[in-house]
Amino acid sequence: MAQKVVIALGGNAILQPKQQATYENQVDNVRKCCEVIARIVRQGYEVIITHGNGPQVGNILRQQDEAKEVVPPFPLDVCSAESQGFIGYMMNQCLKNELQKLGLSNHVTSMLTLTEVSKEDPAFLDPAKPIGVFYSEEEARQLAEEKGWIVKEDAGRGWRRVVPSPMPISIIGAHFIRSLTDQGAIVIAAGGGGIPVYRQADGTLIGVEAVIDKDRSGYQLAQDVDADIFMILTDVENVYVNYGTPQQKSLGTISLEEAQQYADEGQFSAGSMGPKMEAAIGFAERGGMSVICSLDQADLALEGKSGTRIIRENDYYKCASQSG
Ligand SMILES: Nc1ncnc2c1ncn2[C@@H]1O[C@H](COP(=O)(O)OP(=O)(O)O)[C@@H](O)[C@H]1O
Ligand SMILES: NC(=O)OP(=O)(O)O
Repeated sequence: MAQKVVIALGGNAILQPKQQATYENQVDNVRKCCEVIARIVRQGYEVIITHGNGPQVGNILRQQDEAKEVVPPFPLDVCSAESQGFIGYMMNQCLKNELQKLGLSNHVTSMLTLTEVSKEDPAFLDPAKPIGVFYSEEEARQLAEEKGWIVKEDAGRGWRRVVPSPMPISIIGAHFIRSLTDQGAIVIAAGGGGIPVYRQADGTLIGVEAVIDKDRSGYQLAQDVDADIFMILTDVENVYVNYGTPQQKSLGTISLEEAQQYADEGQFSAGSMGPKMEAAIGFAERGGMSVICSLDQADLALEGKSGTRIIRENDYYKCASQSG
């Protein structure tokens, strides 16, 4: 039976920090992502795709702010929906084209997805999710003063605006994603973590201003669709310990225990590698395999030739003994 893989793509893979945020640049990056994903489909995996939206939702919010004198601005959850729509469109089109080049005709569908969060989540009091472009510390502090933003340093790469990022409780409609996959479709879902909504006592859903971390929602999605592999594609080849220091060491296949030990030591930055490792460890704990690797090496990582793979101890020894 085909293995089911949930692939989570970083928003930075769609728009790299130093690139201009044109549509052309983003669609070109998405096309490159889809080339790799099409190769994974050709390997025989059932594929579900989710993606980030940090750079994109930040830019949409900024567009709203700059044009507020002429067009009333929309709230952040609506900006999140816009980013999910436009990234989902780019991916859908590019993936169909890349599959066709390989002679594959799987149906591709982008599902506008809502993700339930709790209104009481403490993350609303401590904004931590970086969005939009990078600034120098001076520019960021000035924007914070002028616009009332909260800004933070982002993993040594510069300063960014931060917004609340509550934990996902459930991906609404996940069972439909699963059944579409069972019918052979490739589903793009819960982009940007999904549009954050909370449920009122009477069951109605209300949008809330936040951006959900796509690694956390990707983990939730991977569980909900009963995936075998949860794969996080980003802009580094591996997860490292002592990252950015002369002692930096890349991690290949590691056991759950080793991964947890490094996380406990604080090796992975909040807002970047931290949530990825938290999600990867969570998925491996439930018996699946988690992979964190660079976008262009995703197909190699599935073969165990690249990236960081986290597996449960029993599976780890089985793997080690098989490889001699
Ligand atoms: N221990 C680590 N190992 C590897 N990368 C790390 C580590 N800690 C922080 N990072 C940073 O995490 C970044 C990836 O996270 P992020 O920018 O949130 O990615 P994405 O947008 O692809 O989800 C890398 O570019 C790297 O700078
Ligand atoms: N929503 C989200 O996690 O986006 P990034 O992957 O771009 O940070």
